[in-house]
Order: sequence, then C-alpha cells, then structure tokens
Amino acid sequence: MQLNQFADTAALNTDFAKRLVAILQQAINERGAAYLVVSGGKTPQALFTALSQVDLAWDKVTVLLADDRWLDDTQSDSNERLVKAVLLQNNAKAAKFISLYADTASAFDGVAQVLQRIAALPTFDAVILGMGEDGHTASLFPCSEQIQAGLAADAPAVLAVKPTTAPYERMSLSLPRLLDSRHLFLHLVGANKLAVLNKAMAEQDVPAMPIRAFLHHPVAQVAVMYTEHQG
Ligand SMILES: O=C1O[C@H](COP(=O)(O)O)[C@@H](O)[C@H](O)[C@H]1O
Repeated sequence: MQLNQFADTAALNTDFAKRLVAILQQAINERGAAYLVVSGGKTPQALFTALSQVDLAWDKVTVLLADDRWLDDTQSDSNERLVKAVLLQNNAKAAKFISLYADTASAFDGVAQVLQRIAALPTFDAVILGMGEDGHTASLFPCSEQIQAGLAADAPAVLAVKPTTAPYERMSLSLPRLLDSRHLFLHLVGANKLAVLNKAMAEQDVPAMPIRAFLHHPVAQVAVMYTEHQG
C-alpha cells in the first residue's frame, strides 16, 4: 500500500485527475480503449466534477461502477444517478457507461443480466475503490451473507449482496474482478477514514474488514489517495 496524502480535496482531486488521465491516455494509445471503474457514495463527487472537465478522447473510455444500490437511476441514492449527473458531463459526456442495474425487483434476480454485460470486458485500466467505516469496499459488506462468496478467488465477476447494516440490496463487482486492473486506487477523505485504514492495515482482522483483501493482497498494489480536509 502506498499512502499519498494531500493538503485538501482540491489538491487531491487535481493530482488524482492527472494520474487518471495519464492512465486512460496510455490505455487509449496502446489498446485504443480505456476502462475506468469508479465507486459511488459521497467521497468521489468532487473528483467526478474535476474529471468530467479533462481533455481526453472520452468516446474511447468505458466507465462502470464498482457497485450500486438496487435502485433505478431516478433515485437519489443510486450510484448510477450520481455518475450520470456529475461524471458523465462536460467532456466526459462522450464516455460509454455500463450499468450494474437491471429492472428486476431484487438484485438477486438481476445478476445474470448484469453478468452478461460485463463478462467480456478486458482487464480494467483503473479501479477507484471507496471504503465505509465497517471496512466494506464496493458493496462487499462484512455483515452480509454473501461476503465469502464475493471475496473468493473464483468468484464470478458480479454478485448480488444484501447488507444487514446498510440500506438496499446491492450489485457489486467481486474481489477477483476488481483486482483485475492495471491500477488500483483507494480514495479516502476525512480522519475517520484514515483511522479505519489504519485498523485495516493492522495485523489482526478484528473486526473482519473486506478492504483488507486488497490492502494485504500479495500482488496487488493499492495507491491510497487521502486527505483529512474537505475543501
Ligand atoms: O455504499 C457505498 O459506500 C462506499 C463508501 O461511501 P462514502 O459515502 O463513505 O464515500 C462507496 O465506496 C460505495 O460505492 C457505495 O455504494
């Protein structure tokens, strides 16, 4: 794990957007296409605004979420709504977007449809993870019955998850699918998130924190992009 610490979110977002553009540009130069996986929640909103304005061949970029709540994109807690309203604007309007949502009552009934959409995707170029205070990342929640299935080395690319300590059923990329990326970032804002990170980095997994599967992975290198201060 490499901890990159910034004075405030403005400095973090400027640096982060630059890194992401370099990665996506390199992918476009080398393979003609780039794949970016983003998280939802509150943390990435200002980064999305910064990214949406950068000059890039966005029509060659495919964006998808690491996870989403099982809500259609008119609902305020939908991660897809956020991505469409904030990231896929300005220059980034030209990007392709792959939804993790399907119009089924339960996420568990939508897995096959979502799996079909993402089955043929190549190695991602960049994955931006978020983290909750329970150590969940994407929608790999420690409280859910599905946690072992989502962390298994042979897990399918996506799975439906029902957290018991957070609202909504979810659709989440699995640990192996998220790890299949050239670059892996963990985006954290606020001292409380740093405290969770420090707990997750500690030797003992008490309480169990899914983010550890990334931070302690024998091969994956996670670049943590952190600031204590909003603004
Ligand atoms: O529920 C979720 O939470 C995490 C963390 O969100 P934040 O609001 O603390 O930034 C997020 O990474 C994930 O995508 C989201 O579905």
